[in-house]
Amino acid sequence: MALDVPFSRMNGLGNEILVADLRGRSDRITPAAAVALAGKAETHFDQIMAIHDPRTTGTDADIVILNADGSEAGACGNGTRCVVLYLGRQTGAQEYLLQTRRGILEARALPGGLISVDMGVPLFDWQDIPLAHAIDDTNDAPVDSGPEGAPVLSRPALASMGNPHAVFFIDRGVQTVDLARHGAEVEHHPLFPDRVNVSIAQVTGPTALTMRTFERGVGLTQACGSAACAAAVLAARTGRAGRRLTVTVPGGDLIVEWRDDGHVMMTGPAELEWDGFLDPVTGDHRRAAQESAA
Ligand SMILES: N[C@H](CCC[C@H](N)C(=O)O)C(=O)O
Repeated sequence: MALDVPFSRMNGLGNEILVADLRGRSDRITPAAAVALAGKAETHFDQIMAIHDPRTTGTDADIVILNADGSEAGACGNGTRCVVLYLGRQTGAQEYLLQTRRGILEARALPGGLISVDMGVPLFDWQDIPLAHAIDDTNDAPVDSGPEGAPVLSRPALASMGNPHAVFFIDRGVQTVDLARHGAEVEHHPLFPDRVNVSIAQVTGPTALTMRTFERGVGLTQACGSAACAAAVLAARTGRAGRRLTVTVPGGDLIVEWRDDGHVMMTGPAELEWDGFLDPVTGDHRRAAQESAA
């Protein structure tokens, strides 16, 4: 097998992304290759964004998203901004239509370097998140983590951004809660047949929220764009904040706006680290001879 798939190591607010370019070929990155790449220090990643030839006329590319454990994700906000940066280096274009499992997303490079993605319309029905069964109120789900009778995290609000999210709103302790432990527990709670991305969030003002995320299929990450969207939308939906928020995650800030037409716009940076080539079957890789400047 050959190391013939070009890829770029990028990040979106520290969310570690490999953008792999499989256009013009019919194969895919195997789950085994993803796990192998995730296991090496140099290519350790949270998500691979695999770019394939467009499936729909008028779109620029079809994107397959893989988590570090080789599972597939329906949405990745930070990775989508990285795809725009990747394509923009080649085409110079500012606007893209990218097809994902979640649907066709409109993304745009803004003057000044930030990238904005239309993350679509959030879903709140239990079947859409999805949940194993109906519950009374997806804003107040019967899910706890921690000691019986004195849970550390209790009753999250739920949404799908094309992938499932549970957001625990807490008054303090975003930086101190043991999210590695509680996130792993909630990720596998029986209410979530497809598992769930787990966030803790504190609303710090009518236009500001600070949060951390334990990602399904990955673990703790520096940033999770779709979780930031879910938290912002759920903060507005539960009357905790307005519809345009600065969302602070460990890696930095995202701007999230839940527009009146229901679409969620997410704006933030994307950064190039270096370029290379990978084998989509084994996950072997090498860096390109000429290291790119970020
Ligand atoms: N980091 C991504 C989300 C990945 C979600 C993934 N862990 C899943 O749903 O399985 C983001 O920026 O939106």
